[in-house]
Amino acid sequence: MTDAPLVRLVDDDPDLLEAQAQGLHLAGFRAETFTDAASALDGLGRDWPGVVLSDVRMPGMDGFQLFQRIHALDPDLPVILLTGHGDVPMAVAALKQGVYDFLTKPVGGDTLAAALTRAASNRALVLENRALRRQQQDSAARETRLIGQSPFMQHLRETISRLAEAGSDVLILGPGGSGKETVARAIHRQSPRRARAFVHIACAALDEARFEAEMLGTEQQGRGPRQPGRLETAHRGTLYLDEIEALAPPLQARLLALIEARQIQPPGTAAPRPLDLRVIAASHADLPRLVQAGAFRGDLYYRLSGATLTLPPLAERREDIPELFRHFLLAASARLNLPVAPVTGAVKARLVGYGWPGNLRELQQFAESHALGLTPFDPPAEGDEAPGLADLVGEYEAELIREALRLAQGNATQAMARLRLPRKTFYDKLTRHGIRPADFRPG
Ligand SMILES: Nc1ncnc2c1ncn2[C@@H]1O[C@H](COP(=O)(O)OP(=O)(O)OP(=O)(O)O)[C@@H](O)[C@H]1O
Repeated sequence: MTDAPLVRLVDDDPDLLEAQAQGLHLAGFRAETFTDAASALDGLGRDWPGVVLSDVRMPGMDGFQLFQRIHALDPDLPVILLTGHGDVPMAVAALKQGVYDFLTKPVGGDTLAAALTRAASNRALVLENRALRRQQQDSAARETRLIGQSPFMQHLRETISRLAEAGSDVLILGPGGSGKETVARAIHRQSPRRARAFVHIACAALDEARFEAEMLGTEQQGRGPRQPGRLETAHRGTLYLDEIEALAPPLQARLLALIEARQIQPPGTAAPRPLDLRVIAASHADLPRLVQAGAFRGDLYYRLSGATLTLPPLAERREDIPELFRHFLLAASARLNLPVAPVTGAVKARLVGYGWPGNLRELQQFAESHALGLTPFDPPAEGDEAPGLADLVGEYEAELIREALRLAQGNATQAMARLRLPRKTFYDKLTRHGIRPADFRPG
């Protein structure tokens, strides 16, 4: 941080306050002064970049109550309390509750400056970490970006938002490569569980011998830490059960029992632990038919199918193909550090004329082959308007803007902040791409 550290000073004695502020200015701090605790709360919050130094004894709200209010706003915001009475029991109680430091008046300028410098660098570090975490969350949100403007995709996005909030278990049906896991991740990322794990279980790979160890974990013989199971890792997060139809019937019963118990006792532990899971199961099979045929447990199916989403094959939403192809092509080119290959007539013909039985995954592989120059080549025809890099970059830009607006639910100010664009540039781009924030507002 290049700015001088910011300190908010609170004391009911205006003369003392002034003297303190001057001393701190000289020591290289920026100081804001307040003569009562209630107004010192003004503007404080999770992103406030400074440190609070407050007298304890003040009429009305005292310094300790001020600390408690600030602690509720942001437990990581450093509050240093000053007392004239050397009140040790109170200092101990305050430190236990999270007061950053406690100084006894009269406090020497050097001691004060040292305490404030420590607190200010702690604050800077906390804010930096939070910003980093936010960036990571943003990029994780981008990874699960759902491309496509077909009526199906628009409806799916709304459904995902609703389900994410609702917290119910979800069953996602759809052919291989149709986006089931991507949808499950999007639900997780939008849900209150987003900070916890998304645990993928490939049910087809689970056999009876490995089930317990995989789900509940194993006890290391003698040395080393216990290996936690997948259920434990998923606690308070989301458990994604891929290809649920492939789970052997005895394991279906075990899984149901484990999920329903809402607690687990891993081997080598003394007591059961609570288990709080959201289960999202996926299948490319006709599960109701399997239930009828006795090949899949009805009770597990009913437990999982409270909210069922069915994803169509890509061939049933062809209007998304060009946008998806461009998205995959740009992503592959960027990853492989290659220039974006022009989209030839042969490629366009393939996009339009082919059935895509492998759905989005097959389209993605095709885009990657194209990025590598491995798709059938035909010489560009006269007047063939193969899009150049500028066109593709423009489209990618429009896509990012739409995504930012979607995440901000149509709030233009938030979207431009997310994209870190000045207002005028942002609006110029909206006009250029024909994007209207109103289209992204819910309801
Ligand atoms: N709407 C979408 N927008 C962009 N990419 C998508 C979208 N849906 C899926 N994808 C991408 O398509 C590929 C296949 O999707 P995904 O793995 O989610 O399908 P799946 O139905 O779970 O596949 P499987 O049945 O084989 O497990 C992934 O690389 C994913 O990132």
